[in-house]
Amino acid sequence: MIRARGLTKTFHRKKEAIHAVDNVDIDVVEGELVAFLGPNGAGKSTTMRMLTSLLAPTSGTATVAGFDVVRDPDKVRAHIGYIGQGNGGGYSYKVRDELYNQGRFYGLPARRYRSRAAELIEALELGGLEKRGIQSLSGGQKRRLDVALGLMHEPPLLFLDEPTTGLDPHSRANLWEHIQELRRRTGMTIVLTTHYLDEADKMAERVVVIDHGRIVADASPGDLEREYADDVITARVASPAGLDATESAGLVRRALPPGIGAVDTEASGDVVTVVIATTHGAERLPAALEALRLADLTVLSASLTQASLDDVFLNLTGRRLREEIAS
Ligand SMILES: Nc1ncnc2c1ncn2[C@@H]1O[C@H](COP(=O)(O)OP(=O)(O)OP(=O)(O)O)[C@@H](O)[C@H]1O
Repeated sequence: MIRARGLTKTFHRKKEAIHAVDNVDIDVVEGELVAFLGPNGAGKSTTMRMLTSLLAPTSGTATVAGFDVVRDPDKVRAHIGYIGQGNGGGYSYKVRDELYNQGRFYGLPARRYRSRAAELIEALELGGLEKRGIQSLSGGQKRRLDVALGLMHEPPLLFLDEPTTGLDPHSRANLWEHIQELRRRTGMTIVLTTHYLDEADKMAERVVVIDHGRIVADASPGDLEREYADDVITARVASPAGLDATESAGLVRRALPPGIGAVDTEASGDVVTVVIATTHGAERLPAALEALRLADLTVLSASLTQASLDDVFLNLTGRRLREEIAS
């Protein structure tokens, strides 16, 4: 569905060159759901805009749905749906009219665009809103209409640029249910950008981590977490022998069975942390707690922090994605 090689975009603002996308290679096969994850300004939208033929690459090549984005932009556009960051609907139009307009725009005959609009109104739960002006819809309803507009011509490949940004958690979950359902029914390929870590983690089969215009990792969320992040067991303990932190950590380290995969054990005050180089921390938790007991420490409370894509991003870039987004 997508094959990009050396895709590069450099913007020039005043005398400054902005390397928005820098030598990116991407392959997406039919039926995949791929998320581009990265902080603001990482180059996600620019990559997507080149793949959708909206922006000419400075260098490099890309074929999308079998067509070259530079030589055959019309064919690319006929085979993709693109839902950009802003709401696409004309604000003064009514919901159904806007869907019809989109159908006309793609050259569908009247009978086809009417039935397609009816299908999408049902699939995206827009029933009852057909005659409403777009400006009166809620954020979640507008976003569902955007998805419907992007799907009017039944494209096999859908691009979604931050589909859920600005939506409340309920509307986000609702939109995702609809996208997943459409995907189950049609086998559509989906490429999306997001900076919601939980969304990429739960929804995407593949996460392409982008930073400073470059791909820094490309794998399933589980594989990324296994390779680039650790689970951490944290326990608050009481030590009857009144041992100091260094001694406690040493005793725990010696008591941990080798198979537990602990890469670091530290104690500070009454807290012991055991870093496990795996995403199987939950299964290793009982053995870790047993090691604390053997070290003559009484466990008062214990918790497990599982590896996340935020840890993956930290280990790959030295920065936390959450903080990048907040700033
Ligand atoms: N038309 C433009 N002219 C100049 N610079 C641009 C233009 N479009 C994007 N940029 C710059 O290119 C870089 C990448 O921007 P891009 O929008 O692709 O990032 P992003 O990862 O999609 O960010 P966000 O999550 O905020 O949408 C940024 O530094 C941005 O300021």
